[in-house]
Amino acid sequence: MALNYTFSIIKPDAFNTGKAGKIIAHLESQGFTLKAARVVHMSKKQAEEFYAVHRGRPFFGELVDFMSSAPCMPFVLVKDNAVHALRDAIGATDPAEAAAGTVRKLYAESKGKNAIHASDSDENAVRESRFFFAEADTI
Ligand SMILES: Nc1ncnc2c1ncn2[C@@H]1O[C@H](COP(=O)(O)OP(=O)(O)OP(=O)(O)O)[C@@H](O)[C@H]1O
Repeated sequence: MALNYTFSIIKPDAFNTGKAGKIIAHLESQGFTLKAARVVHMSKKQAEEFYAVHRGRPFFGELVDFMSSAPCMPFVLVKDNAVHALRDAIGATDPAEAAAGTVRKLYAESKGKNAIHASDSDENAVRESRFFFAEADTI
């Protein structure tokens, strides 16, 4: 059975322009429930570790610099089939290609500064939640 929670981050571009509340409200209106949340200014080392899967890709340095440039907001959301539901709700990586009504279409600036991260599998949702939260915060 699919995991009933997933992990997300409101990225620095959206957090620092006051969009966190709007994004959370948007997701709550689609049936997601907030389970855990914090505000974190990641070090470069933490961002490299979090995004280790992308090491070696051409945008890795830019991504790590951006994610460690200012505070962001990691959070855990609950919903049936949560990982799939949130990937649908955030839209394509590039906001220019994101469907109408998705978080990235509404709030993202560019492919790099794209407002939100969402885990792409149940396995990664567990790993990424544990990166920022204790197990007890997610059950
Ligand atoms: N060409 C690019 N230029 C700049 N940044 C990029 C580029 N491609 C990807 N990124 C950044 O790296 C992140 C991870 O890339 P990935 O291809 O996994 O996209 P995603 O699965 O839509 O995003 P995320 O993993 O953050 O939810 C993207 O969200 C984006 O911020």
